[in-house]
Amino acid sequence: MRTIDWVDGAIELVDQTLLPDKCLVLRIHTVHELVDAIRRLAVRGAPALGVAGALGVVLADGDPAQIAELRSARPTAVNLAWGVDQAVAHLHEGREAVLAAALRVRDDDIAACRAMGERGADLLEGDRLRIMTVCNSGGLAAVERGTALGVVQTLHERGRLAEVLVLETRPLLQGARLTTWELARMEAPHRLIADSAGPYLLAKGEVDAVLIGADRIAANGDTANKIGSYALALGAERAGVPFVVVAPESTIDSRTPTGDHIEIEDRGADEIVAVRGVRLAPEGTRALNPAFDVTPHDLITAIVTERRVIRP
Ligand SMILES: CSC[C@H]1O[C@H](OP(=O)(O)O)[C@H](O)[C@@H]1O
Repeated sequence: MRTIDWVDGAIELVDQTLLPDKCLVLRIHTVHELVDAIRRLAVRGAPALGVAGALGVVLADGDPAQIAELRSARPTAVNLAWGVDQAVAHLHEGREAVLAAALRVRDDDIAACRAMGERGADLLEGDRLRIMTVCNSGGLAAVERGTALGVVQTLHERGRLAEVLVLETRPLLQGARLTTWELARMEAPHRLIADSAGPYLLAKGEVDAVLIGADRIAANGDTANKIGSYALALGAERAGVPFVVVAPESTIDSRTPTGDHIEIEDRGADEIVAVRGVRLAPEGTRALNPAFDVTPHDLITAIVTERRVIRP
């Protein structure tokens, strides 16, 4: 199953807001529809956003305003802007050249995720590994297989996976809804945990490695990823557990010097005070909702890409 693709002249993507209850494929014909899908996380995850950005330029038909709106639909994952730029670079050659460039972004992502899975599995030592992860970094965050969860899938295929401990990942529950759905489909053993249980289980010696994706990696190795990643990095460091970031080269942003320079998306109070429209907090409760945090490079054991292992 591909999370996002170009089919018969339109973008097709799985509407992830409906998972795990319903697997519905949307056909996207305009930039407006695509921007809406990105902003409500129907399509999400840095590599998938890169492919969405590139394919979206085909729908824009060269309109600079639409391209600008697409490029800035979500600020933290560098891949969105990077994907748009990969396609925009061919605008002067005409629509077919733009589409060919966008399809290369798609195909390169498929190859990169498979390569990251192999490289990450080769890096980790041990035959019955207990892996902890936050958010969703599987095929739903890419075109196929994914990044950190792609390593988990390769470990499972090699018979080296004991279990995955999945943080539910408040507030949008990408772990509880998406990662569990993907792990069940690959028949990988897993248990769901509350976000705040992560550091405790690390301290208890229940985890052999933490694997996470990334939305933007600064030039010095500081890494932005889903909120909750930093807490896991602190817990992993104290517990002496490897903390490994898995991301394609396109997520490394050499123009952003450090994590302090990464824009962290603020997704507003509604996602915090309610879940799927059911209010949790008293009416009028104010909230803070940073969608990502930044893990300093000195808390990261290694960054695995499709081409290399980087030790910050
Ligand atoms: C494989 S990168 C996926 C990355 O994106 C997620 O954020 P969101 O669900 O808001 O797009 C999260 O940070 C994942 O690690």
